[in-house]
Amino acid sequence: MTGPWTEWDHVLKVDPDKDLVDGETFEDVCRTGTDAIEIGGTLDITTQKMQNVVDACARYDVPLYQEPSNPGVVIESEDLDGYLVPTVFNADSSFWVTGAHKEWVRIDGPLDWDRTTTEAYIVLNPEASVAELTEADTDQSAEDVASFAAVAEKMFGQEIVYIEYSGTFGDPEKVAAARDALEESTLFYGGGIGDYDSAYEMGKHADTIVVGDLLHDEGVDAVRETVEGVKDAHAEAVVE
Ligand SMILES: CC(C)=CCC/C(C)=C/CC/C(C)=C/CC/C(C)=C/COP(=O)(O)OP(=O)(O)O
Ligand SMILES: O=P(O)(O)OC[C@@H](O)CO
Ligand SMILES: [Mg+2]
Repeated sequence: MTGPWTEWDHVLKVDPDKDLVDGETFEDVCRTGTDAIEIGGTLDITTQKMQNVVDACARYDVPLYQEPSNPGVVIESEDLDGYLVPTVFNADSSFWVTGAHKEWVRIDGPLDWDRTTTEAYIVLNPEASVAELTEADTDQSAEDVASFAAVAEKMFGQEIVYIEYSGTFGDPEKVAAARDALEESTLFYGGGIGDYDSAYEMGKHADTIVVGDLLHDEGVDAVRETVEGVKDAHAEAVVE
């Protein structure tokens, strides 16, 4: 389990369907100090919108990953470092666990396997588009979340386990429970991170925090604060 994400403290998720704050550019976005940019969203994504973001970020040296929400939006580009493909462990239908993936391989396979990695999502905010789309069972205790995390790592060999609260700040106890259940996988946390303190708080439990809407709502200075928050949390954890 040696993907570059093992070194990431912070990922910035750019939604190709949403605008940047007035006056900000993708150069600014690439210079926030984030460790990687993931390009993806649940709703209204097209290949053209994806391509626009990849083109705008390609010349800067931050790693770029596509996070496709369905096989139809995948773009092939040398400018991408790879593909981080969700699989939703608590989805209602197996379509969101393996079915969409099977269709992708059937239509476009064989894939660029060396650059393709799955993210084992545990979706916990019932209000999020991703929860509605996948009809995720978000009623999960800390013990349930820990057990899903263990299944993802130990039974399914997932390199990335992703606690997803998209749109709202989650329960740190559940993130900590997932952390305790994992030995090798990288734990991503995403949802409602909006400032230094929230990044610091989840940074105490997660290996990597993912920041999304803040970029589109508040802009790059606010994102930079979240980079500082998680890096400080991780620096202190090493000392302890
Ligand atoms: C097989 C392929 C290529 C794709 C399928 C991938 C799967 C299982 C997708 C289902 C989950 C999903 C739609 C993930 C997309 C990433 C994500 C969670 C984005 C954030 O979504 P929201 O914040 O809920 O949506 P909006 O911000 O667009 O409202
Ligand atoms: O947009 P936010 O709430 O920051 O969530 C980030 C990410 O986990 C969404 O997939
Ligand atoms: Mg969102």
